[in-house]
Amino acid sequence: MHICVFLSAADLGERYTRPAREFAELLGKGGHTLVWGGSDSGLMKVVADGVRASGGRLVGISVELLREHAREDTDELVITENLAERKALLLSRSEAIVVLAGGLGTLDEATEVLELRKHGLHRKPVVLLNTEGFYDGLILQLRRMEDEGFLPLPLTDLVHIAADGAAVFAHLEESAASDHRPPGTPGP
Ligand SMILES: CC(C)=CCNc1ncnc2c1ncn2[C@@H]1O[C@H](COP(=O)(O)O)[C@@H](O)[C@H]1O
Repeated sequence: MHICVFLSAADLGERYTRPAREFAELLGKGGHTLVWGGSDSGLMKVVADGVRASGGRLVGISVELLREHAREDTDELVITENLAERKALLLSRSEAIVVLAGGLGTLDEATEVLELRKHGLHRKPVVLLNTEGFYDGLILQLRRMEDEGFLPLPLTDLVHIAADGAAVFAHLEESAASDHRPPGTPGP
């Protein structure tokens, strides 16, 4: 599976790098392909290193203004003209999206894929990996939106929240299985 990962470009401590490494190892060992921003910095590098070391493939979708920071050992590197084109390509080249701990860039990417999903413009699973409760505040806000009528569909139809890497892959496998079931077949 091609899995798009949004995550921090910053250098972070062990509490964030350890779960990111665990996630990367599961991705690589599962024979998946990492589709990500293509840079060799912060958590983006931690995950790309981990995927590479455990046998996964790397597809980097970078952008002209960050060309000099692009990783050199990717299996495929695409350089887009601008950030909007990059976001569109990150989504179109992937079958699932996973959001790890990140800052404004990650939040921008995550809200865009959720907004597109809300409008039915894609049906790819979106998983929020809530490492160390990092997204507790965002989840609280999303639940308030749901409870007070701001969302046109249940929050669970929009995003799946996972506590660790194993829970991310369990959800992705379940989603892939239900996608292949003929219409009308009861779910697991
Ligand atoms: C100076 C330097 C090493 C720049 C590298 N910087 C970046 N390289 C590639 N993608 C990025 C970069 N900064 C933000 N992004 C995009 O935004 C997210 C990270 O932003 P943030 O750190 O969460 O806010 C990533 O998922 C990535 O797709």
